[in-house]
Amino acid sequence: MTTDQYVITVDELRRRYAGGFEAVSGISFSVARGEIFALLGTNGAGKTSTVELLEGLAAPAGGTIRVLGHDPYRERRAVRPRIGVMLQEGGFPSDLTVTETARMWSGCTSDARPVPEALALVGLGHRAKVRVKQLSGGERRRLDLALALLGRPEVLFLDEPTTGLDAEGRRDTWDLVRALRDAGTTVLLTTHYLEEAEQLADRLAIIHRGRIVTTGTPAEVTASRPARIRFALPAEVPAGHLPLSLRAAADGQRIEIRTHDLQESLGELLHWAAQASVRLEGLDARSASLEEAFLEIAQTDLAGV
Ligand SMILES: Nc1ncnc2c1ncn2[C@@H]1O[C@H](COP(=O)(O)OP(=O)(O)OP(=O)(O)O)[C@@H](O)[C@H]1O
Repeated sequence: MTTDQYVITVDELRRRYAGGFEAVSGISFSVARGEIFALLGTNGAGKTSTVELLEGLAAPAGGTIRVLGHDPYRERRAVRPRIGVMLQEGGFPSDLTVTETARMWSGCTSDARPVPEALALVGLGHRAKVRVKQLSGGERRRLDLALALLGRPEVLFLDEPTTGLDAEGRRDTWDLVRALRDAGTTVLLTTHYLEEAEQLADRLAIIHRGRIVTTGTPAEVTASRPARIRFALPAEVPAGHLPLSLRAAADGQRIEIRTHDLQESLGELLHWAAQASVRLEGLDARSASLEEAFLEIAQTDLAGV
């Protein structure tokens, strides 16, 4: 892929706050046109600090950013009309109705979509005349998204877009984001929901303490992680009786096996259990998920490494 196909390029990006704390410490990644890219990370990892720089809200302490070929901070006027931003807290006057709020926003947007179209996109058409303060938390998130879509953005920044949405609302938002991507919109999102990143992202980066620790497609990120098998042994069978080739960790009778070849390890375990007439209570075997990858990183944090 040539550099022009990348809509966002970030190279050795740094952000420092007053007092000298460095929240972003040399992050690099690129997002291609029509791609959904997710930034994942523990609380305080530096996701919002990064996204704000991409949106041109602050100047980086180091490194470079190009959004649609421009520096989003210095060339804000060239970039701003072509991007849509959904912030974590929209903060709109709560006495206005949904339509009034969207009209107010539309007034600041060039070539805006008709307000009813934007509201229909996010499933808020039936709430058009309701005051913002009467909306549920999930409906407010949808309004934030409708406002981000008003300007038909080429690049859409979504900071935790489905926080507060119920399961159906979350799926509707995923469908909408996919449809926007399929129509050519480039999407950069941050999320706390690992399932959301797994379902939605074409590629993702996990940020930890201001640095990218893993990046790739969801399948690539999980491929290097071990699968796990969990079960409990009957009280009369000590963990030491398990085949030595299975790398098992025991907590009393509760066993966890980690393996890079789930089929072989599971086959060996079941063969041993059948031969020894042992019942494996609560047997659960699963491939590595993004959650596992993420928890491993979060645990490093707890261990203070
Ligand atoms: N204005 C600020 N001044 C000083 N430090 C800040 C400021 N804003 C954020 N930070 C610090 O920078 C770090 C990164 O914060 P940031 O909000 O970017 O993380 P995040 O990954 O978005 O977290 P979360 O998932 O909790 O939203 C945190 O340690 C935070 O306390």
